[in-house]
Amino acid sequence: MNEIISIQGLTKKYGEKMAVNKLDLKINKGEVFGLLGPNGAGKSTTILMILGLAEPTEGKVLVCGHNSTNEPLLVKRKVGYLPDQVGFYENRTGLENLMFTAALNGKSRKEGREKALSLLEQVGLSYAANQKAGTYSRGMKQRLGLADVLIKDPEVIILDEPTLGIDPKGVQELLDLIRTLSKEQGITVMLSSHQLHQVQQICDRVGLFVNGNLLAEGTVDSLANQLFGEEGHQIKLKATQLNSLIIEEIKLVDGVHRVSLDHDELKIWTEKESSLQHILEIIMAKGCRLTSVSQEQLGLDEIYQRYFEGAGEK
Ligand SMILES: Nc1ncnc2c1ncn2[C@@H]1O[C@H](COP(=O)(O)OP(=O)(O)OP(=O)(O)O)[C@@H](O)[C@H]1O
Repeated sequence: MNEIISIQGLTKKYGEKMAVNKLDLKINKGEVFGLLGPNGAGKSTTILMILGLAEPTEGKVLVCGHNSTNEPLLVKRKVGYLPDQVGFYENRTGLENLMFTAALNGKSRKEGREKALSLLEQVGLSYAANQKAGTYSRGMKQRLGLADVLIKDPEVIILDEPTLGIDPKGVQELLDLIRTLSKEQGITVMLSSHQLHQVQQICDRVGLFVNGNLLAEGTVDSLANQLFGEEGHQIKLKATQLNSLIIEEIKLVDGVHRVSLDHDELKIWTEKESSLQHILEIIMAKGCRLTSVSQEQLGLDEIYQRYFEGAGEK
């Protein structure tokens, strides 16, 4: 089956508060899907409903064909969940913690130990296998958490803010690991995050949540197009002697939608990459000296600034 998670009209109201509003979403086998949004957007509530830990007000979730509300135990067998705060027995070693989870999931001691050692290697923690979990750094605990989730051979893993509080090197390692798991073992991954660059790096698709609504979903590139449409390219340039006449002339260039001057930096939003050449010709013809120029496709940062900032407080 290609479709692993199917969410249909999923709605959750807490009293008058609409936490999740008629969400429709399908996630395919082996995909890495990022749930993105500010605080209070509805990400955790969505995750809880997928796990069968919160009951929808309306709509339904199917995980591997099982209804999360009516068959939570069947869903639990398929899904590994890593919450943002992972709890371990601090006085037991990493290996012992994993073996404990393996035993809870019906594995024999021998099988559990073998699997635990292999997973510790996979997540890069072999060197700390016999170290008490209480002495692990946050990054190490997240990797142990991932091993703990994988020990029950899930088809889907759901990670809540997995990179929170980890140093940049640790973040990179963890993300690489998540991506590898998904691509090599066909595990479907859903992760929630505020870390836009990270999400951009590893997710096949992302969904943007604001105030319980899924604002847009798709690949990062398609999102930028969906949300910015005609203003998809941004040119930034610095030059001497820029003035309002030059700005008015640039506004007439084919494709240009908006121009702003902030100190000596000119920002131009355009639907065409080819506008740049024309703009440079105007600036040169006016005798300005160009000191820097860059052109970029609007991405997640701009999406975040425009759609997310402050949205959580509404
Ligand atoms: N048990 C609850 N009772 C009442 N309201 C709740 C409950 N859980 C969540 N909410 C509200 O539902 C909305 C969505 O919350 P949710 O925790 O799903 O957001 P989130 O996107 O996960 O945010 P965060 O990133 O802060 O975890 C918020 O307005 C929140 O206050």
